Amino acid sequence: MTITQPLDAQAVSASPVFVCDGVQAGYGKVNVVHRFDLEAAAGSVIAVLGPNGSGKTTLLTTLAGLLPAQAGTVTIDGQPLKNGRPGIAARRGLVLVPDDRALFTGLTVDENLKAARGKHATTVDQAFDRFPALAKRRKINAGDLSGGEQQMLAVARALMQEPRVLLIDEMSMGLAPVIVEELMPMVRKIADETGAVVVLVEQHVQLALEVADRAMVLVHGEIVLDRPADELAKQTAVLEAAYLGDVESATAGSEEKAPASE
Ligand SMILES: Nc1ncnc2c1ncn2[C@@H]1O[C@H](COP(=O)(O)OP(=O)(O)OP(=O)(O)O)[C@@H](O)[C@H]1O
Repeated sequence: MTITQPLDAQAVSASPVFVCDGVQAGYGKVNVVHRFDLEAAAGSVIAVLGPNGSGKTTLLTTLAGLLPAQAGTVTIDGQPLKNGRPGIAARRGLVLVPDDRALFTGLTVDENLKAARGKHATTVDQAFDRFPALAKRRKINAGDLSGGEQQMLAVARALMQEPRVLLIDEMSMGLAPVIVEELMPMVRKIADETGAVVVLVEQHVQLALEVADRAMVLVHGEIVLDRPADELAKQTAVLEAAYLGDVESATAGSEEKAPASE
């Protein structure tokens, strides 16, 4: 006997959690991101890569509602968000970890986590179960933590809000590569265990590709590459061409494989 899933159950499991449709972003009349489209399923990690100044932070800030979109819609679980309303976006489960981490540096680790909890069910002890290194530092002021610990706290604090969509802007900012290597698998784990969609802006390209499902490369406000991350990880020349703005070579060279040592 063949047991088939009911049609509506299939539709639910297949429907994307996070959809961006024709999003344009910028400042006043200046357009920075010309168009951003995304459909992301629960538990997926999307790496948004690209050279300095290509518009990555502008994009994340806009998706979080902190900067009103110039055009387009952002939808969570089928419901469009109100443009430029970060509080509503946060209540709908969209949480941004900004590149400056925005911690309360004069408050302890404990206090930072409690302040983020709001009415959510997640407890501070659950946060410490996930990040045991922070548990040992719970009475220390956030400002006195190491850079890696601060980043861990920024992510732990975001998770207190039980995100459906977690936007992480340059987790590696100011951190030694060895610390970034330790932190990056945490991103994969969060997506797998919580089912959140994670959109990760990152300069450590290869490390980001190791944990991402899909990678998008933003150059001068345009997505010039959009591929499975494991595929792009093997295409270093394509990636380099895209970063240099040579979109034609990037697209033409998509079959090239990276050296085995990569
Ligand atoms: N507040 C602002 N007002 C006007 N223009 C801005 C503002 N912030 C950023 N820009 C401009 O928007 C463009 C994209 O900047 P953005 O910070 O989004 O790029 P990025 O890809 O995140 O760069 P990086 O990797 O260096 O952080 C740049 O030309 C920048 O000068």
